[in-house]
Amino acid sequence: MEEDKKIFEIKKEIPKFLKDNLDEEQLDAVINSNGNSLIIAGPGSGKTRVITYKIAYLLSQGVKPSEIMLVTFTRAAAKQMTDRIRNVTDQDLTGITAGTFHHVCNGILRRYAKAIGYENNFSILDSEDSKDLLKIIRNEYKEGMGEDAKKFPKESVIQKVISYASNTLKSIRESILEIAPYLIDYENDIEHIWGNYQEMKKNINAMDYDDLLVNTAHLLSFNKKALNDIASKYKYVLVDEFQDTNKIQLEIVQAISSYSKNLIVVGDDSQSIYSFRGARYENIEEFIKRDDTKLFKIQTNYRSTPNIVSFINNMLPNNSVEKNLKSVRKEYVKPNIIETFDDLEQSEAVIKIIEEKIDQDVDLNEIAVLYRSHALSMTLQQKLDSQQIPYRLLSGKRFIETKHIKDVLSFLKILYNPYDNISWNRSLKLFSGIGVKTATDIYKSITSQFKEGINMLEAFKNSKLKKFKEAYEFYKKLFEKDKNKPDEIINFIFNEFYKEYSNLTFRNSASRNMDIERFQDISSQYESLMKFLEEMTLSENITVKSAERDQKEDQITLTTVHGAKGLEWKVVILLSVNPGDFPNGMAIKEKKLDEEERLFYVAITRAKDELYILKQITGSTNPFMSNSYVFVKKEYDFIKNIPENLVETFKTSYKY
Ligand SMILES: Nc1ncnc2c1ncn2[C@@H]1O[C@H](COP(=O)(O)OP(=O)(O)OP(=O)(O)O)[C@@H](O)[C@H]1O
Repeated sequence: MEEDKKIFEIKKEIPKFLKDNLDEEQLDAVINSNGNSLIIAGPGSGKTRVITYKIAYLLSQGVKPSEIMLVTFTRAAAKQMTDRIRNVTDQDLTGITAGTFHHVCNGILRRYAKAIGYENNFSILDSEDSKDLLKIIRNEYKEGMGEDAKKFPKESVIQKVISYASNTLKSIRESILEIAPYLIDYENDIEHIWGNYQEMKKNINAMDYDDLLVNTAHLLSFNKKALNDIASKYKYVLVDEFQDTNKIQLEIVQAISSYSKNLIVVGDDSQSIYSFRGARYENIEEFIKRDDTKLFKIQTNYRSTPNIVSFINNMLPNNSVEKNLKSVRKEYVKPNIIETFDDLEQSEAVIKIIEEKIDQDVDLNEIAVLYRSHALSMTLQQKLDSQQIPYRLLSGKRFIETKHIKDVLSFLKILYNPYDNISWNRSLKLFSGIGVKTATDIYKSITSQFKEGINMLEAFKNSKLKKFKEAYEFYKKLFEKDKNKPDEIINFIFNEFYKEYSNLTFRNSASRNMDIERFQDISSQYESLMKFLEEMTLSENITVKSAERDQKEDQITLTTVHGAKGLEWKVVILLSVNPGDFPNGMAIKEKKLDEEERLFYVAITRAKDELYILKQITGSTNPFMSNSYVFVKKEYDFIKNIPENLVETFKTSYKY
């Protein structure tokens, strides 16, 4: 009763644009969230809408765009939300801070880099660059170890451990114990390598992705002026997808909202799926437990049919905040469970479903196949190829991680930060006759001269670079280019050198060359090299698609469940829900089922109209995990726990 009255009272004074567009729970969250507020948004309940209208409401109350910070999980989400706010309010949003944690932190560090021992033009190492740097350090470190060196952990594993430590603020020891206990004998070595890696990054004036977060948190904790400037600027800090934030991200937003005390976070605890990256499920739990937190729930599901919503309500993961979703749609069909004999039969069944949907005129873009790990989709991919059903893989390599784009980027990066040794090495090695050793010599000789104040041309002349005529002439001209015209620089790199290199090196050079031309096009929208490089290093693949992939428009989507986060399709087909496959074998072995349940929840909540869940009689392909046989109990089988009345169950032998 109390609650009803409260909502009614609010309604009387609320602007029409809110009343017209929000349901009661959404409205309550938009109007009454302030101070520490947590908005638990069930799947498909309009999280985006609530954030959009919350900001529109703040603006209507006189809050300026520059006083608002919105942190989202992807760059695309930030753009989508700001576009919608602009539509709703018709207001100029200049000055608003909206982006991912990495963007926001990058913005802060560009202003205060000096305070933490960096120059403002620091470069950002993407995860491949950071791995390359770790490789150099690791190889130097293990020199002279003799036989032991062979068993030394690879740079990619070292990278995982130190990244986990950075994001969780845990020690190397704790991190090893949590994610790679078999490395415990290397604790001291990894600690050393970490130290060297930190030092090296400072020397070359570069930060990796984790540094953007760690250095920001560090800056805000010790530099009173920076904290004062930043925290006094923002009246409201809003965080989307709060369930997937980690400890350091929480510290950052707490610091930034420490003056205004308005920290509004939105998320769904049941969809927290990134613990392997350090995301902390406990961030939500702890937020709820605070005395001053206001809790809101939005529970009307606008996405799925009532049949699917009943199923979703029944599959709420363990330890979730209580929720009861209501559907606003008409009854349709129940979710289907399809039992096939093996993987091959599963693929045949999936093809049949897809063909049936094509006959019913369902758009291919409205069909998605989801799975726990990529390997589970291999047989299906072959079948789709043979049936010529077009598909796209969501979680492929990012455009900017492809070799040709990285090559071109390496030239741009040294132009921006001449101390970036990873990019020097990469670009120099593209010229014939230059190998790792020569590239390292050239880098060392050139940069040591820079440090003494010798100018670029002299430094080039006094180094081994002079011996390689083509390279020497090329770099000389490159360094004369106008840094405010990234497109002209790319044009120069491509036409003077890379086109020929590409034609001689790649079988599919035509499509790669098209990528580079497109890359040049994109760069023409940026007024400086700095802005362009930042955007390229910090964006996800969504904004820039590769030419090859763009050609096919109408395709079904294949993706891991992680890649499906936040997306929706009319028809969702979930593969291999067998204990060992999904839930994943390691999770069963370590009895960490909670996150698997949340992943399953994410998967089933992507479906709008139809949901197909497949399992095989032959079960998981591999019951042996790390040399032990894993006894699969009923409680590990998601399907065995589904109430019969909520689904239709078929066996391929008589259905298909
Ligand atoms: N009040 C409303 N009235 C009508 N439609 C709504 C309302 N609120 C949200 N929707 C619609 O519901 C759909 C789902 O919303 P949205 O994509 O924001 O979900 P979400 O909460 O982000 O879901 P998830 O967390 O599962 O990805 C959208 O198509 C949105 O337009």
